Amino acid sequence: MNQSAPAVVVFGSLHYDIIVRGPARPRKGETIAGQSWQPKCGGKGGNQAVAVVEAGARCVMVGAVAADDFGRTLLQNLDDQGVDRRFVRVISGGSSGMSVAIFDGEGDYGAVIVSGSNLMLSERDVAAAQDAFAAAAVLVLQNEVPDAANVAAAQAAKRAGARVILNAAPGRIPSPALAAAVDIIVVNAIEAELLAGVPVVESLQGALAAARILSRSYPAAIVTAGGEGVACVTASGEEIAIAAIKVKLVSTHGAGDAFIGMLAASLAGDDLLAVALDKANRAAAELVSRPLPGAAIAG
Ligand SMILES: OC[C@H]1O[C@H](O)[C@H](O)[C@@H]1O
Repeated sequence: MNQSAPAVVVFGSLHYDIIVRGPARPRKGETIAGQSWQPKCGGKGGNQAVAVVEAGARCVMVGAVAADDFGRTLLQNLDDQGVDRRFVRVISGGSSGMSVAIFDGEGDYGAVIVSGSNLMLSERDVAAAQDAFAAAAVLVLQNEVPDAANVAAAQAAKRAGARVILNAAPGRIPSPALAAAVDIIVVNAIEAELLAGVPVVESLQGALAAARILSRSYPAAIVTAGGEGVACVTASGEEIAIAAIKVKLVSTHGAGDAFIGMLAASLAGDDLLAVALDKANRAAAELVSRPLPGAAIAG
């Protein structure tokens, strides 16, 4: 890979994921027997960084892990996947971020994250990664780190002339300073409801309606609608709706991250937004049709 090519910088979360598969997600007060569990390196930031590299672009990750076993595994994984992790800070004390996802029998899941060292990311990490921001074509942010850290990263990227993508996941309304620095906001239907302030139906039309509302506040708004597709509306009035590619669903875990990684890589390569969206839609379809990396441990 051309090391002098403009890079995608992913600023954000790294989690050690535990994936549990059961016949269904437990209801309140219910205990059910699962079929398997599986450890995996993740965090929306980590997944997006790997997806950028898989899409063929150069990626620099800026994040934080603790000096613990999870942290060491997360760093090793970034190395193995070809992500430049010189600017991932190792914090002595505390714990690395982690997440537990519980799958139902259909390939869908619900998850809880415990952020740990991700919450230590700050302006200081942005300053330390100045060289990465200066060479960035695209910056990718998520909501698994403090908003103030995202503001510092977004402003540094803007100064360097980079485009800023905010994946507002988990749902959190961006501060005015962050919103002002975002070029493209990407949300799913649940997050769109929070940001748009209206109910959002998970359909292509529902996504389009939500994207229209969000485009009043952002230069471009992308709303993903799970297995239905994706809609994008720009502040200048361009509207793009792409139906999802129908595939056999294996696992939705990280589908949004695969979408964003490809979107960022494509835009960094100077593709038009419509082209980048089409590629991202295909990357998400490919991701949901394959098993998660690593081995599952049967119960
Ligand atoms: O989008 C999936 C990711 O969300 C959570 O951050 C998990 O860590 C997981 O890897």
